[in-house]
Amino acid sequence: MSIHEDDHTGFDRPRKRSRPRTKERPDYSGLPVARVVSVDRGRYRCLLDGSGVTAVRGRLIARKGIVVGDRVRLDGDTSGDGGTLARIVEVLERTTMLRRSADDADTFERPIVANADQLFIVTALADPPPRMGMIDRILVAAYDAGISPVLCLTKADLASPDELREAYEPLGVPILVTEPEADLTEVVESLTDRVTVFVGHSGVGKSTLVNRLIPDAHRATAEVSELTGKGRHTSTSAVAMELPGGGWIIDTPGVRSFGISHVRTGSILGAFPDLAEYAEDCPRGCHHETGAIECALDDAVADGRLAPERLASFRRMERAFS
Ligand SMILES: Nc1nc2c(ncn2[C@@H]2O[C@H](COP(=O)(O)OP(=O)(O)OP(=O)(O)O)[C@@H](O)[C@H]2O)c(=O)[nH]1
Ligand SMILES: [Zn+2]
Repeated sequence: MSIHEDDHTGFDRPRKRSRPRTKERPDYSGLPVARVVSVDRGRYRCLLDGSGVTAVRGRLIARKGIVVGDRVRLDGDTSGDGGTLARIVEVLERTTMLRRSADDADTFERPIVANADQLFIVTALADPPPRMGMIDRILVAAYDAGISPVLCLTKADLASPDELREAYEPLGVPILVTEPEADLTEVVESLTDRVTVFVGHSGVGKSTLVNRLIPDAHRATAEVSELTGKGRHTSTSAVAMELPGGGWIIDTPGVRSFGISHVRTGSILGAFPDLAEYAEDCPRGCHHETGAIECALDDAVADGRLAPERLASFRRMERAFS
């Protein structure tokens, strides 16, 4: 008899659970939106939209992990006054997520920046010398994430950009060249009203450039270190800074390598719309590598529809991670 009753309750339970839960979920849509500008050990520094200056520290109560660039809704005290802490209750849907692994042996992917729409690959023309392998890998990460890459070449006073221009023009990557006295109009134009993540090897002159673009960037990063109590060690994670003329720079710490073990074959073809169109005629499962049997990309080059340098560049990208 009791067994029968148990059965009955067993039947009842799923029905109770399947009741719509939407009513239980609070409605956060009226809460203010902020951008996460720095992250340190569970504390998030956020800038409220429209306020321009209000800095808020938030404690995460949403379940998802949060990275710099995330757009979040804040509840509680958003005054930013000393000692106050708002609560991050929701992470808004991301438009992009840039990831890297420490190296290719490390299959753990680390999300580094959310919602960037442009990636500056900051590369010195000398001191340290440019490494095309590294540029290629950062490009692949950008293509995979759906973020438009720009090659930003620094220290043009030390060496010529010609060789790199030749290597990257076929990819259609915009190239900007700077040196200490260079006019930055073109750089500023490219950054205005966009969210641009800066990635580069350490020592390439990333901070020098950021400080020229945002005269009080030093102060911004100093404030961050003050909050995190880490003294001058500000370069341990990404920091987002608003540009005076509109837009954001998200500066990331200098890296020695850029792992892309998370990128899968075929994932970057979408960034090459011209090739993607021809590739529709490829045999099923074609990876379009050099020597691939009946690859339609080779046909497109053979009958002059596609420039050979363009295909060679695409294949170099594919080889960077496969
Ligand atoms: N000749 C020359 N030197 C530069 C230029 N830009 C920066 N430097 C120098 O290069 C060195 C490194 O510059 P930083 O701006 O600190 O480089 P970084 O990329 O921020 O380096 P990390 O902090 O390690 O990420 C400094 O001594 C700068 O003065 C340039 O255009 N030409
Ligand atoms: Zn193919």
